[in-house]
Amino acid sequence: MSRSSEGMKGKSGISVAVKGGVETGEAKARSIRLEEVACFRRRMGIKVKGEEVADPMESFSEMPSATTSEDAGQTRRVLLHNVEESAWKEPTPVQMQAVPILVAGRDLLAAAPTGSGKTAAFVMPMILRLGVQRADPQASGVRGILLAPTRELAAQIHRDVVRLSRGRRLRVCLLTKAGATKAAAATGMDSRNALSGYDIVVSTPMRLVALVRERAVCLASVEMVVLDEADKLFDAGAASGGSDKAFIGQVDEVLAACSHQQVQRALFSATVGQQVKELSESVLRDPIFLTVGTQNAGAADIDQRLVYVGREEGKLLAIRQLVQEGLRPPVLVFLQSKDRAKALFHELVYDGINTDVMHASRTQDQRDNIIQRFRTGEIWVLICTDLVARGIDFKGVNMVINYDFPQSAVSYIHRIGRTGRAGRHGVAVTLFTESDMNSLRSIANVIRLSGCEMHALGVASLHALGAASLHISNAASLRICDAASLRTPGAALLRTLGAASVHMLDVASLRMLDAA
Ligand SMILES: Nc1ncnc2c1ncn2[C@@H]1O[C@H](COP(=O)(O)OP(=O)(O)OP(=O)(O)O)[C@@H](O)[C@H]1O
Repeated sequence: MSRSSEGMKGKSGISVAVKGGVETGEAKARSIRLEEVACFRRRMGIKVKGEEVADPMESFSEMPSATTSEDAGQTRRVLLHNVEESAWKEPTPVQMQAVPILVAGRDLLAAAPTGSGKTAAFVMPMILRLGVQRADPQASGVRGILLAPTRELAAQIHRDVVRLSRGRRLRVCLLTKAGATKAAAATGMDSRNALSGYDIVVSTPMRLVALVRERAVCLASVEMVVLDEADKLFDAGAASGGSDKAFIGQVDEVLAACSHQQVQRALFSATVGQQVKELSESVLRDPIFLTVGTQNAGAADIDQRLVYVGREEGKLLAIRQLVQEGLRPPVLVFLQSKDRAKALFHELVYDGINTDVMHASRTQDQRDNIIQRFRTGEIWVLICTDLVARGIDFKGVNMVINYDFPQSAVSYIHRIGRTGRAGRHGVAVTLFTESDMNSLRSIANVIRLSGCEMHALGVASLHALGAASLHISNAASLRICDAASLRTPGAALLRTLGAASVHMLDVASLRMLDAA
């Protein structure tokens, strides 16, 4: 039995805890505080697992300092000023909980939906912790490392670090091929200390591991390492272009090179599977596990739609119909390979659509240029491969179209996560053909987990999204207006989706679906 159950009446008549016969009002206050914190976490969809987890901050004004020193206080004030400049009114749930945990120096595995502000959730504590003088003022070398799977994402994180640390003397480096050479030149150091002029380095694993292997950098002074898109970085199959090893091998080498006894590690992603959880046990020390919202679901602000297009030819038809109905740019269209992306690009250019195509074979300059033009609204429809499926924050993407069916639920979550970010509403349309039927169930599960109504639409019903459609819900009923029209593949489709209920609002659209 717990001590508090041995309570007695306090002066006010309220039961209070006793310890060795002495009334402990603090214990009561503590248990009230714990209950308030638990209640707040429930409200925000925050779940934590681990010992002695710091309380969440309910507002930016509760942001903790790394230490009580004047220096740390000044860093906090500068950061709060920069947050204010960003016009962020309150922290997002992942920021509320991750920031105090990381500022307290704890290792962390955090899973939170796409577009929920994870970048600032690790950038802010890194600034708070490293934006103060070193314990040993004589010491030098890199103090913080941020790893991301693509150069585009690393560049985006770098921009956020620079923006949020403005006004504090933190030297931040984006490690590019040219950047590595420049870093060495700028510091005037010999090649063994190419990055020692920097406090924080943002990089892909490949770029950094190349310097580690050449013994061009020493990472022994690193105090904090963050892996963004950690599941991708831990993926034994995924390698970055042209490298000889999967990400996981490169990450392993970087982590081994960060040999500081007290190095703090944090892993973030929108999709955290069992494999990452297991690996994190060996990488993190006494970690805290943080989850926001429903694990491995799509972000709540995305309206997710499945569109059955019959065969391959139906895809172009469907996208042209969407265009005719009036697409609201910016729109991202995902395809499985660069050849397919190029082919669609030529079709859409022919249709007079303001579009461009992004894939790994484009030069770095072209990639930068396309991203810039898409960000500024010059390109309305960006056709792309999974290269930009993860992490990239294009503001205000109204629609994501999965022209090719994603190869996994994880890929689906990240692709559609390019819309519906930071509380904005977005639409994700996924086209599928008969040959995608086998993979359909896993995506349907994500849609269900996301709490979305599931609409499976035939081509004809695109005219009136939602109205002339099949509406599938979890109810254990089957209502069919015209049983004769439920022929295969319509029936097979419903079975594949695991639909327990069918409301046929427009029989004609179902016929179309069967015929497509
Ligand atoms: N507290 C906040 N209030 C409002 N907007 C915010 C806040 N924090 C971050 N944002 C904005 O939210 C958007 C999404 O943030 P971010 O890119 O960090 O998402 P993410 O969780 O890393 O997504 P993904 O999983 O796709 O990488 C960005 O435009 C960012 O500027």
